[in-house]
Amino acid sequence: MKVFKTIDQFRQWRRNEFLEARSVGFVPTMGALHAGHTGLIDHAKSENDSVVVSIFVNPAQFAPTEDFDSYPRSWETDKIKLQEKGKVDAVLLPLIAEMYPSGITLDVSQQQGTFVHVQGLSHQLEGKARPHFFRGVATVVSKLFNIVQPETAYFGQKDIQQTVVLKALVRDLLIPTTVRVFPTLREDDGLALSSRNAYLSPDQRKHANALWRGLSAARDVYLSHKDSSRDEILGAAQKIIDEVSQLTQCEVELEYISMASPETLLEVGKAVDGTILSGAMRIGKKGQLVTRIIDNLILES
Ligand SMILES: Nc1ncnc2c1ncn2[C@@H]1O[C@H](COP(=O)(O)OP(=O)(O)OP(=O)(O)O)[C@@H](O)[C@H]1O
Ligand SMILES: CC(C)(CO)[C@@H](O)C(=O)[O-]
Ligand code: BAL
Repeated sequence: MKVFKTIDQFRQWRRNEFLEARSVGFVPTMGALHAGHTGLIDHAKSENDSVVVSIFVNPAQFAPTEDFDSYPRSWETDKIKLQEKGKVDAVLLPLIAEMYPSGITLDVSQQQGTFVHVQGLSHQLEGKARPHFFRGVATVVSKLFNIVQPETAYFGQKDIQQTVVLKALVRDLLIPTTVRVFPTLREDDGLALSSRNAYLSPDQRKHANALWRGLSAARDVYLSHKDSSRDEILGAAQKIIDEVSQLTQCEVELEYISMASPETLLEVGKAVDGTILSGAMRIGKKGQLVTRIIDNLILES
């Protein structure tokens, strides 16, 4: 497993892969690796000759009020996990200064240089809660795709809006990379694996699956009566999260719950197969560490 800290050295390796006609599958990450990430690596290895993983905590997708400084960084353990996995050919660990030659600040109004904005898909859902977020993701993924030039890139359904934004990005910018999306890996109680789960206290962890339980209850309403109203479907999710928030001292708060079109990510009045149910939940006392949990499912009968 080769580890590259400069773009130039990575590009020399990549050139050789082109010369030898070896296909490259790419798994972009922010590190603090878990089975969700290594599952994507398995898919990449089964579909390509070589696998590249990037680890880069991207400042442009964090607001000044968010957790850029405290985001878990664990390269030594990540390296061991990747080596033990034995399926990764190259790891890219780029420096912020190389990724953002014009410099980068978290304050969007002070930023200089070139940014990529996927209009129409970035303002709703997660984009409403994090208005800077998809601009930061689209920008860094464009840069990473320019560096890695993968045939195929692998993403998790857990960040479903990100996958819709990135599919539009490669289509609109004519980037010759296929975006592949794989299901969310979960803990036994349904909580989606996520690097930020490390922030949860043992008590918070006990209640952290409330969003998933809520989404699952909403799906059950749809499956039992296909013509259920939007209020009936989303009300079932809301009810579970309200119950949990009343029974715990941890402060659990639903941020949003959505029933949206998979193409436009805009809210719909009527659910059909393919409709996305998604939500975000905050857990933690105000003024202390508050963890956002996001999750989703796609309705299917
Ligand atoms: N539970 C999961 N199942 C499948 N894929 C996942 C899961 N969690 C993350 N991924 C995917 O791994 C890739 C890298 O994600 P990232 O490094 O941000 O990890 P994360 O666990 O989502 O972190 P965070 O806690 O910041 O949301 C993304 O494509 C993401 O969707
Ligand atoms: C795609 C990504 C690596 C871009 O920083 C990040 O948003 C993530 O880990 O999902
Ligand atoms: N997986 C999403 C990365 C983020 O929340 O910044």
